[in-house]
Amino acid sequence: MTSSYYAPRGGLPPQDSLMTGRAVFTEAYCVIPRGCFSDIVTSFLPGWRDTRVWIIARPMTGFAETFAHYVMEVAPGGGSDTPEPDAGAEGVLFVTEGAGQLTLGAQAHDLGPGSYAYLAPASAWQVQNSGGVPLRFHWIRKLYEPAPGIATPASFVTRDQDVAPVAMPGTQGRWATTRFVDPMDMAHDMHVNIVTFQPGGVIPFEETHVMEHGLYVLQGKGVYRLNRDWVEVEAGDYMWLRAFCPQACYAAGPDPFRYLLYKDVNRHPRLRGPGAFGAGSPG
Ligand SMILES: NC(=O)N[C@H](N)C(=O)O
Repeated sequence: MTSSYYAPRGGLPPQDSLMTGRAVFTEAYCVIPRGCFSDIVTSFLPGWRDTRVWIIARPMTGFAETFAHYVMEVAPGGGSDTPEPDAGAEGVLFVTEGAGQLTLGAQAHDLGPGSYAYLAPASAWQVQNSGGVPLRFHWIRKLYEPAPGIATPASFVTRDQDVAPVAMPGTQGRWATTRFVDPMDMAHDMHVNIVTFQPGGVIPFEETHVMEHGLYVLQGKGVYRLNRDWVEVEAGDYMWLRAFCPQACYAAGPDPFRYLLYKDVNRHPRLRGPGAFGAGSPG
């Protein structure tokens, strides 16, 4: 498979340009177009050397949001020996550009475009840029929710290129999902998949469900239904969808329309009120 993963490059918008028009923040969703990935909205992180980050999703309102999504840019020689500050957090890394090395326990893994790592809570991992150009990757973090009688999942490393997408029935392969974990594996409480639409592919109904989403467009173009609106999106754009935000889309060719999709799965919703998690505390 040819690698085509759009990665933001930063820079500053020219002073004579009006970078307006496509960024949207509503009660149900947010769109961060690729033009918003400028130098002036980056952060640095404790424990990371020569690294900057665009944080494009984060929990905001108590129980309501479950995850954070970072776009990481690690300069040559940069990286981290202490990347994850929270022992309860699990993570997924997805590499879009450059070369790196991930050390997971005692094992080293080479990283390149398409590399995917699931990092279990409390796992010992480090990552370094081992090449001469920036290493760019997505880092999705979530507090793992243990479930009684179910073991915590193990960390693993794979590649987009090595996992066969599964076609949605009845779509002639125009809508397929690359699943990096077995959907029936109850140990996992989040899925980070890649959804691929060939030209002509559609989600033909408004999916409206309890799962939250973060969608980063890796390749191509599409038109997305988000709540009451139709929004044009292309490679490098990000969409954040709250639980129950209605969603549908069609691919707008000529290339495949592909996105990295976060979704929380396989757990009870947290209940509020007396007796729930210590009299309604966020827990
Ligand atoms: N917007 C989406 O791609 N949603 C997926 N069908 C999903 O919820 O898995």
